[in-house]
Order: sequence, then C-alpha cells, then structure tokens
Amino acid sequence: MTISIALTKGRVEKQFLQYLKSRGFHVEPLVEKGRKLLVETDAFTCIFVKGFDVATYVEYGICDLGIVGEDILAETHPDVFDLMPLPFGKCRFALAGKPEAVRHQRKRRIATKYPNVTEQFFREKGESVDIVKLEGSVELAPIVGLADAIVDIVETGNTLRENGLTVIEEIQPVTARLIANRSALKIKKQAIWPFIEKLQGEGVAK
Ligand SMILES: Nc1ncnc2c1ncn2[C@@H]1O[C@H](COP(=O)(O)OP(=O)(O)OP(=O)(O)O)[C@@H](O)[C@H]1O
Ligand SMILES: O=P(O)(O)OC[C@H]1O[C@H](OP(=O)(O)OP(=O)(O)O)[C@H](O)[C@@H]1O
Repeated sequence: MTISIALTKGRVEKQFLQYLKSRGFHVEPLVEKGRKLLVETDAFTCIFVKGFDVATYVEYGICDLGIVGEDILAETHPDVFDLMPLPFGKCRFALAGKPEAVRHQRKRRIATKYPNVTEQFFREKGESVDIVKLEGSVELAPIVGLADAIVDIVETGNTLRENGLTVIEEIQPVTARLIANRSALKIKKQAIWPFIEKLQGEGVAK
C-alpha cells in the first residue's frame, strides 16, 4: 500500500527533504525532480504544491499526509488530522509596523496574507480594523501607505529590519506540521504508522 504526501513547495520542501534524509529515507528522486510535480520514491508518492493547497489535497483524500505550515492551518482550519509538529519551518506571527507610527482615532488598516488570523487577533483585543489581503511582500504596505501595520510571519526579522519596520506585538509561534486525511489514517494505518515512526526517529517527541 503506497502512501501519498502533499509537500509545500519552497523552503518547507527543502527542509523536509533534509529531514527525510536524516531519518534514512532515499530522497534522490525528490531532489532531482526538476519541474515534475508528482514523484514516486521507494517509500511514498509525493506531490509538490503551494502551502494553501496542501491541506486541500489532504482534506479531499487525494493525499494521505501533508507537510504544511501551522500558519496555513491557523488561517484555513481544514478538516484534517493534525498529527505532529516537525522540527523546521519555525517562525512566528507578529503584528509589525513603523516604529514611529502614531495611533489615530480612525480604524487602523492592516495588510496581511492571513485575514482570518488577523481578524481573530484583533477581535480578541476588542479592536475593529480594516483588513487588506495581499499575496506577498506584505512589508511594503506600511512603507508606501497602503496600511498602518501588517500581520505576517517573522523568522530572523531581516525583512522587517531592512524595510524599517519593527514587531509591535507577537501573536503566536508557527512551525511546519504533519497532517493526515482522517479516513486514510484508519484505512491505511498499517502503512502510515510505521512511516510516521520512521519519520519521528529516535529522540523525537511523540
Ligand atoms: N521566513 C520564514 N521562516 C520560516 N518559515 C517560513 C517563512 N516564511 C514562510 N514560512 C513557512 O513556509 C511556508 C511556505 O511559505 P511561502 O508560501 O511563502 O513559500 P516559499 O517557501 O517562500 O516559496 P515560494 O514563495 O517560492 O513558493 C509558509 O506557509 C510558512 O509555514
Ligand atoms: O523574518 P525573516 O527571516 O525575514 O522572514 C520573514 C519573511 O519570510 C516570508 O516571506 P517570503 O520569503 O515567503 O516572501 P513573500 O513576502 O512573498 O511571502 C514572510 O512573509 C516574511 O516576509
């Protein structure tokens, strides 16, 4: 029984392949995939998709497992089983803006790739804001006056610093996570659990 995995393309992909290698998996077909979007290894079939699509492929049962950032799970709340954190993709959600920003009486405008996370964050603070959805380069918005502040991922803080912005408030930590299709976890348990155990390896918290 073959396991299928939806993997987030980009930096998560690179870190996951390194992690797989450290756990004794053969990653050559994945490393040498070129522009192929579906690759088979001796242990599983892997598809390479954008983070927001990983949960969709897993929720619809096209893939048994997914490797996806917690940022995306927090934003979309897909109907999948959240199996465990993975030791990479570590960053955090933060509210950030210009250090000298003054508070006006009007509603603040917040730019973000994560409107639901932003909405929930400000709802819990009791502040009503206008949210502007962007697809990337979010740090630009306060510089050019599109927004008063942003809600985005911060890792090293370099992008904020180089654009003259600072963290105003930390929101929540984010890490890559292993998710599973709910039925696959039952139907394919004899294939999936040994795979997860090998993935966890020794000394990794279960
Ligand atoms: N600076 C970061 N540090 C650590 N993890 C990050 C960072 N930025 C994003 N991530 C994680 O990586 C996931 C994918 O990020 P994103 O969609 O920006 O793709 P990418 O890795 O930049 O690749 P690309 O934009 O080239 O497709 C995010 O959902 C998040 O979990
Ligand atoms: O704190 P840092 O280490 O600088 O990392 C944070 C940056 O990384 C991500 O951007 P990404 O590179 O994915 O580009 P994007 O703006 O197109 O999303 C995120 O959106 C921040 O911009």
